[in-house]
Amino acid sequence: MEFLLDTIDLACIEKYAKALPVAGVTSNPSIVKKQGKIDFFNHMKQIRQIIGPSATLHIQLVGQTVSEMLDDAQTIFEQVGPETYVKVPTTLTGLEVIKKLKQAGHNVTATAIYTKLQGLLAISAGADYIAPYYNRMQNMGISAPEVIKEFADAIKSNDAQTEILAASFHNVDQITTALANGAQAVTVDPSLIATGLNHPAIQQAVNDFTNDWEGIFGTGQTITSLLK
Ligand SMILES: O=C[C@H](O)COP(=O)(O)O
Repeated sequence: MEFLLDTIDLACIEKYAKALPVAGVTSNPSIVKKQGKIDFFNHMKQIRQIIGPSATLHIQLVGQTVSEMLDDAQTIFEQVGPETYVKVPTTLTGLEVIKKLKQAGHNVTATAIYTKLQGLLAISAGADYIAPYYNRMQNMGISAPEVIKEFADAIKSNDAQTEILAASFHNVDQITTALANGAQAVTVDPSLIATGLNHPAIQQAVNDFTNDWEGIFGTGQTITSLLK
């Protein structure tokens, strides 16, 4: 099970990578837009510095044609690192790019997946990750849990190496449901993780334990301070 951060906010990545078992960072042009006109390659290299060499970094191609996309991929490999996962929209053009990138041995994440057909074609093309857009599918009346389950079954029955990296989450239940239905990885805006951990019952339980402890041993006393 992998948790990735769906943001390129450096301070935010630093904060959450310190606390959580962050398996990687994902971005797309809309996520980049939130940060304004950044020094793109330098920014991505800073993310790599923060998350370390073993986490995965997923950067989306923006070229429109096969040749533009392959050029984009090459530029990303040269500027950010050959281990980068290039995110390719799962269109007919994108599938041709995925096929070529996989033939050349590169890491690929097939993205913008709304339908079963897109995901199955990307699995068959050998994509390392496929990124179904959970909330966007739900908005269109497509059952994201059902689609994810079908992808998980197809991966298993075909002995494929692809992992499901579910994306586009707008509430906590969507994250856990994606994982329960067979997604191996989820990419999440950190604010949603904060929401999930900020449940009042959680803080209430912590406060109750503190009060009970301090009722016996005194305010501010810790287990370690019992030795002093
Ligand atoms: O990379 C894909 C994003 O997770 C899509 O999320 P969104 O539906 O909130 O734009």
